[in-house]
Amino acid sequence: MALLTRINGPRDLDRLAQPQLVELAAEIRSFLVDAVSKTGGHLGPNLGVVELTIALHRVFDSPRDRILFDTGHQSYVHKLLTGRQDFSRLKSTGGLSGYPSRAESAHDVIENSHASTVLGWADGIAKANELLGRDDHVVAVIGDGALTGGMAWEALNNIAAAKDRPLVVVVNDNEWSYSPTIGGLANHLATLRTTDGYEQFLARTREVLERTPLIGRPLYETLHGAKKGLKDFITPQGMFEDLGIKYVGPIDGHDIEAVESALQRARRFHGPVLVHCITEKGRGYTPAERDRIDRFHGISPIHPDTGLPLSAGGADWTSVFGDEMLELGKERSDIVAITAAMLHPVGLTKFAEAFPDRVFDVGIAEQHGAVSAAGLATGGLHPVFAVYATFLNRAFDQVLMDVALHKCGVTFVLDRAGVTGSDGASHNGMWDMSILQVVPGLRIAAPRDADQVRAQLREAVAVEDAPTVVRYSKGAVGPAVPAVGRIGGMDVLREPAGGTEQPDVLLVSVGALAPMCLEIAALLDAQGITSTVVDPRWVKPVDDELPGLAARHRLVVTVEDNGRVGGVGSAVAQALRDAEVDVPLRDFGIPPRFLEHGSRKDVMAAIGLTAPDIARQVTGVVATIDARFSDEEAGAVLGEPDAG
Ligand SMILES: Cc1ncc(C[n+]2csc(CCOP(=O)(O)OP(=O)(O)O)c2C)c(N)n1
Ligand SMILES: CC(=O)[C@@H](O)[C@H](O)COP(=O)(O)O
Ligand SMILES: [Mg+2]
Repeated sequence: MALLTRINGPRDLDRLAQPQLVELAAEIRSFLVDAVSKTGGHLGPNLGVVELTIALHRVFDSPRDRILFDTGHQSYVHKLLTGRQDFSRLKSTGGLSGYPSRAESAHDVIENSHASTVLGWADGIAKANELLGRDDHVVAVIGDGALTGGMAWEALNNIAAAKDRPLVVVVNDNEWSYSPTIGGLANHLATLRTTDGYEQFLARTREVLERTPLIGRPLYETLHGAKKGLKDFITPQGMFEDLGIKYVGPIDGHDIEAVESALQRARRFHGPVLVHCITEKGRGYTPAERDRIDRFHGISPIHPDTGLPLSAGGADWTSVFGDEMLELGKERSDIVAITAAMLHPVGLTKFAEAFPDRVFDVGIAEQHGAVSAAGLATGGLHPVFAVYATFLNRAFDQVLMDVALHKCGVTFVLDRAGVTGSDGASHNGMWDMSILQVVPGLRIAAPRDADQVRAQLREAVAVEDAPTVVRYSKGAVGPAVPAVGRIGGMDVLREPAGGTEQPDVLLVSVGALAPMCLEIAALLDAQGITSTVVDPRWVKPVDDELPGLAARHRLVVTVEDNGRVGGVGSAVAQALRDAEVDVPLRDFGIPPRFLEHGSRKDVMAAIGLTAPDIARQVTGVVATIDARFSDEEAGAVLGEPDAG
């Protein structure tokens, strides 16, 4: 790592000659494989942007010039070149974030890991530069996958409108999202790729001619005229040029000199320009290059020599869903699946293999996915849209105004619900059970174990006149939690010790936190506090029997892996008020703040969503109720205070 360790900031790159830059790229690749194989992370995407990122930081002067990354999962090389080379605790508590982080560096701008936003950011910053008279550059790096997101095109529409506002868009085209990138755009990019090498030839020629005295310039002008004609002739009339955005490319994104040359041209261009770089996801690491699933998009720790995972993944929530979807697909030909560029991560692999015509990958386009689902339902099918909980946020209006308003039988399966942790604030699935509370007619299921995933998925797809939601956590599925009784639609998971007539606490356990809630009940028992534990299964609407059950307890406690604000706890409190049940309620959930990255366990502990923390707080509340109760009792003995 002779060269990499000498890079403490981007300007240290200026003193390296091209051969040294190639050597540096090799050092960075071996650093990434060595480091990320230990910690896990986005190895494939970052191996694909090594030369591109080096060139970006040589041509532009970050942080004065803003270099922005879409989604941000491909910013490891950027971090290495901007003074952050300790990857030992990448994505872990106290270690480097797996995405840009303003707290880490002035070179970082966008922390949001939701795709397709970078061009909007660039549009805004470029407008600010123009209005404030700054001649700083704005460079937005966007992947071919992120370019399938509608927001990217909303931004391009605005960017193209300002012919004289400098803005550089770099398309990192590796033909892959999580899966191969889909759609008309992918086809267009592929068409543009066919002029591979043409642009580089011209760029090199121009560089030589511009340095050639006397005949160079006129010859360049002639060639330039020919180039335009030649390019229009051999390349399709690119839609970017039609939009009014100058197109430069396709460029070999692994040829530092070629990328630098293209970026220098873009830097000098006084208006919006798009540099189309062809890269290879997983470049330089054979196991990633050979991976036909997702080119090592996001990996758990692996053996660096073989690329094989260090730990064999057990049964996880995703595979339970995927297996049941396959069975449902066999039983019902009307069931179809939708994914937003994440076929494998959301567990639809088997369904897609069995029913290739009944799976629709819409690209990173959750909003379109939801509206298309309304269309599919209206057309007589039952779509199951499998998506990470956090990514459904951006399709809220479509769920509300297209799916729910029209009473469409669409099932949304939300994977990675609750605290996910290591992917930082924007990846936690902590908003779905709050924002979806306000959708009329929509029903939400929060299965507590594998059996309930299967059962509740079946219940959900049986609903044909309203949207249904099934949401579950990331990773290994918890232990089976059997019911010991049933009240209304709610499963009783634990009766109060001693069969007390009026137990102290009604503990409402939501989804995957059932094992934690049973632990809380045991801890309360040790304090002499009796409790009933129920799993409502369907948390929206609140079960009709819940207020009556609450009335038979002294305190209601709800525990959910969702934001506290507007979550299940709030809904239960409202149901008690509506039923005029005057029993105190304490709701436990994720606090309304953006959570620092770290393991799920660390983050849950940091926000107090653990059995000991909750048991301790509940014990305190019960003690307060007891104290108030004994005061009232005392009041009864001492008689009412004199009216006067
Ligand atoms: C709104 C949204 N949906 C889904 C994802 C999940 N996701 C993370 S990276 C990725 C693929 C991005 O592909 P591309 O932009 O081509 O970048 P590459 O990984 O190829 O460098 C997806 C779908 C996301 N981050 N944001
Ligand atoms: C960047 C992105 O959105 C995902 O790649 C993220 O890493 C979460 O994915 P997993 O939860 O599947 O690891
Ligand atoms: Mg890509």
